[in-house]
Amino acid sequence: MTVSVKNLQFQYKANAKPTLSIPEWQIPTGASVFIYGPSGHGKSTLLNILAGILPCKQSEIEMGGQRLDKMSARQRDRFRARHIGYVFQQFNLINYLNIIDNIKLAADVAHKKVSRHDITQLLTALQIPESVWQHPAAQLSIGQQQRVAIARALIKQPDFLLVDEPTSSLDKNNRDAFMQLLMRHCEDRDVTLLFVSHDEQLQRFFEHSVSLESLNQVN
Ligand SMILES: Nc1ncnc2c1ncn2[C@@H]1O[C@H](COP(=O)(O)OP(=O)(O)OP(=O)(O)O)[C@@H](O)[C@H]1O
Repeated sequence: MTVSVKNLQFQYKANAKPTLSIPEWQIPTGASVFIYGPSGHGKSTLLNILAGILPCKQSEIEMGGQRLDKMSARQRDRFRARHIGYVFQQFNLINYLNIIDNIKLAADVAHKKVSRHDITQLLTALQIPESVWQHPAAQLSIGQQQRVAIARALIKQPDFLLVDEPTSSLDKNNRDAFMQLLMRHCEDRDVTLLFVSHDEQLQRFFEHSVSLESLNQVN
């Protein structure tokens, strides 16, 4: 899915200083893009806009030929459910549901029919040990929860995957293995990937990388 943005302007409150101002920016279909920048500079805000969670009516945001800025909140929710995978910084797993049910729920919400085999195949590919599949999400290690959050976003076969800094709590070896896994999965399925982090070292995994400060005209 190609994503293109024109005159993106966003502020949390009227008359407040804008958080984001991006004149023009495009992500080609299947590209992997890394955006880095310090804490508080608007990375999560940008992802929330592109996911259609935060409305951004004064901008032109086109995704796969459809204008996100012209959609109602309900249309954006439906569009997100069908086309966008979002891995949140805090994972947003349902703590009391087990891993398989967490993933199944994500597929149900997106109206994607998936079998137990589809789920276990993905869990295996993401190296989530079978011994924890029936455990409630809250009982997993942070690294395992990160993988489950990715599995939950991928199960609905999104066209566009947004990932908010999920590797910050992994050690270097685990982080590198996780990144390779994620990149391979996206490449194999032609998923457009936008990944944000404050950790510039992750740049090397991506085809394109850009600092938010150079993209965003608000300083
Ligand atoms: N709901 C909100 N209402 C008002 N201001 C907000 C809200 N959410 C974020 N902000 C402000 O917008 C700015 C950008 O925040 P954002 O969370 O997008 O930054 P970030 O780059 O993702 O930071 P981090 O790396 O710490 O997650 C910050 O100044 C923040 O305080």
